[in-house]
Amino acid sequence: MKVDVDGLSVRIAGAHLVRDVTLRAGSGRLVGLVGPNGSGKSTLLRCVYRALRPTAGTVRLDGEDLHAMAPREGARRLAALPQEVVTEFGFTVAEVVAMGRLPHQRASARTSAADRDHCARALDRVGAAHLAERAFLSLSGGEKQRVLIARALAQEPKVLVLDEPTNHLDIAQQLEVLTLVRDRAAGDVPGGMTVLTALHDLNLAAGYCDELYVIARGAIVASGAPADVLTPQLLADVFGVRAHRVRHPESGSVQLLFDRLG
Ligand SMILES: Nc1ncnc2c1ncn2[C@@H]1O[C@H](COP(=O)(O)OP(=O)(O)OP(=O)(O)O)[C@@H](O)[C@H]1O
Repeated sequence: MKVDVDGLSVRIAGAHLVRDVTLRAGSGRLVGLVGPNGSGKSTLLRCVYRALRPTAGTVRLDGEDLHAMAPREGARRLAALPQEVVTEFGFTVAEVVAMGRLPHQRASARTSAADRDHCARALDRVGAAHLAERAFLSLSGGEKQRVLIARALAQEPKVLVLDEPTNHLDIAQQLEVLTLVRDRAAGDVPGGMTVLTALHDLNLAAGYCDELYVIARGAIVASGAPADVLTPQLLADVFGVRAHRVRHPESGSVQLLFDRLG
């Protein structure tokens, strides 16, 4: 499913947090959003997963205006992992993941065996099957993050929006989660899944994303293949660091070594 963001702007209390953003994520692509702290990544993503209504502009999924869709209809197509989730008080892990099935159930329906199967597989995919009966709030930060990814996968979305999915994860889990997301985008589920993700780690962004959008002070300042976008000049201008580019000896992807500027 294709995601088209056009002319999207957000103004809150006179501050222009997102400025006229246009962004395309083709079907089955893994698209990264990178930018310094406070540059507008979360605000932009919140508009895409409908936690925030933009002041101007549209978000379309295969041409259909997402903000005009009924909530349940939107939730069947798009799942999100926000940066902060605080509402799962008092639920077990299995119950939190089962929430991902709600958009697929009729209002009066109970969780079916097929739903439970989806949830079990999603938990298994993130290596968290053993946590199913634990209280969500008793989990470590990394365990919580994996469970919330499982909930998003259980939703069987065509579009997945992730805000810093590697937060709280150790390095092995970071690679695991991004590999899982990339495999899904590449189509190990029927029709594939389009992924839009904010990432702070530029080396993960370079290694995993098909395309990158760079945001600074609310506006997109560069986009394209990671190797074309992550130039020393851009990294100095936008992130204020001196960057040396090297090639990963196995994958050939661009990787960066950083120093302070000046
Ligand atoms: N509701 C709000 N009212 C006023 N300012 C806001 C509001 N929400 C966000 N901002 C401001 O908008 C700017 C962009 O915030 P946003 O969270 O989108 O940045 P970000 O790129 O995701 O940052 P980080 O990398 O630190 O998570 C920040 O300066 C933030 O303080």
